[in-house]
Amino acid sequence: MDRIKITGGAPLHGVIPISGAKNAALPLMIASLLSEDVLTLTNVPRLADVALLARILGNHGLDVTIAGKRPGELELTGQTVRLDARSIVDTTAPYELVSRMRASFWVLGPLLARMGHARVSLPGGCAIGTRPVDFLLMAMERLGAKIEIENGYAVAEAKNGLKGAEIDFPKVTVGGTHVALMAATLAEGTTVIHNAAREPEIVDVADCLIKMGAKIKGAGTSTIEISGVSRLQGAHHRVISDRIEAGTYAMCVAMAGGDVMLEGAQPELFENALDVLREAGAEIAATNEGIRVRRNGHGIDPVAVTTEPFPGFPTDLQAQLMGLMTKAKGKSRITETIFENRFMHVQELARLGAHIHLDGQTAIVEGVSTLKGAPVMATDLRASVSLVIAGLAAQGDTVVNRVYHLDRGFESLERKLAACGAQIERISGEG
Ligand SMILES: CC(=O)N[C@H]1[C@@H](OP(=O)(O)OP(=O)(O)OC[C@H]2O[C@@H](n3ccc(=O)[nH]c3=O)[C@H](O)[C@@H]2O)O[C@H](CO)[C@@H](O)[C@@H]1O
Ligand SMILES: C=C(OP(=O)(O)O)C(=O)O
Repeated sequence: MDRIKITGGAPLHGVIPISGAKNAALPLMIASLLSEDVLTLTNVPRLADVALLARILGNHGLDVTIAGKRPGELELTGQTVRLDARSIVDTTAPYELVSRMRASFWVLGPLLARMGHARVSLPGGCAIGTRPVDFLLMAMERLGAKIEIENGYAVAEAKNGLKGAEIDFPKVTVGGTHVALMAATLAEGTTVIHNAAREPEIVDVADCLIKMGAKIKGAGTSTIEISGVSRLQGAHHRVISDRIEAGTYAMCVAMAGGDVMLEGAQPELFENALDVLREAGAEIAATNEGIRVRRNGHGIDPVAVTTEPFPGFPTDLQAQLMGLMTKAKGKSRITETIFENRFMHVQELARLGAHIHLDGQTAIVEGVSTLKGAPVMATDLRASVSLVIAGLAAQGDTVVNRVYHLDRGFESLERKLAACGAQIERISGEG
């Protein structure tokens, strides 16, 4: 099992290319199931989740080819993924695969819409929370599907096809919005999604579906209207830049100090997080190339932040912000409202000397002047990188174990940081 070793104290200077967004690439790949033609995606990040989803889609009969960047290349070229869904041979998504990646449950919507049936393993919970799928199932039932839970599988039928309907989500759900949006493109008549998620990744998927011939209005607002069409064609689409990866590296620079250009980062995708970083004392400037982040001399100021659906502060940057605030000049308050158990990093940050007290869903972080390196354990994707952020400013060596969590969502992390002067290396093998 790989580990990452960081020797803290080096400031960061240089350029970090920002990859395509994992959370857009995954639903875009799944959307290919809707088309009786070829969908070609560019700027797809080289990540474990992308490779696993390619396998899952291959299992349904898609011909998936991935070309482009070689491992270790840091240029902004991304990978090109060609998905040919002309023939779907299997509408079952098995437990062994779905349990390894939650987003693969989203194949339910496109399979039902195109094939009239689907049998998809329930994904189960994960480290950050129980993460039920009741809203996704409700949305498919609203579109006319009959769903039974059998032996851990959602078995869904829509013998006469899906029918447009009003879908009102009781709570904002990214996955629910993706699934409803994708399924409604091939449903007969009009679907209106109320209380839809407004995340940029929803807009990216809608943009691609429109290129494929779908009729969609309002993506990016909380009401999305879809007029169903009988078939979707192929398309070429470039995946948007990863706002969570960009926000993470911005926090690395805020923690370590220095001056870094986040090449290809799009500030309009995470204004709220950039404002929080400014409040914390980082200098942020949008340029034609991306976002320049600097912190020289000025210490880190504490902040009070609550996670919210877009356009609020993203839960996917909560752990990283907490890593940064461990060295702030005072007391920060970080409240998590999206997932009930997304504080697994607290105990690991404490191993580096952080002072964090939990009060229900709020973490009170008392900044300390010195963190000290230690062996720590990654518990989930974003928690793992919060430990890297803390390690960048800790005295001595921090070794992050269970790096496979990090590899789900951060392409070439150690290379990107090392190219800017961080003392960081991957240690391959057992241990
Ligand atoms: C691959 C991907 O894009 N993952 C993102 C997606 O996850 P995901 O789509 O799973 O997250 P949701 O937006 O659906 O979850 C939001 C909240 O709704 C609850 N809920 C959701 C569905 C449901 O059927 N029932 C229910 O109760 C969840 O438990 C959670 O409390 O959005 C999250 C919130 O921005 C991000 O942290 C994840 O990185
Ligand atoms: C929680 C995340 O991903 P997933 O929904 O795939 O678990 C994430 O990207 O931070």
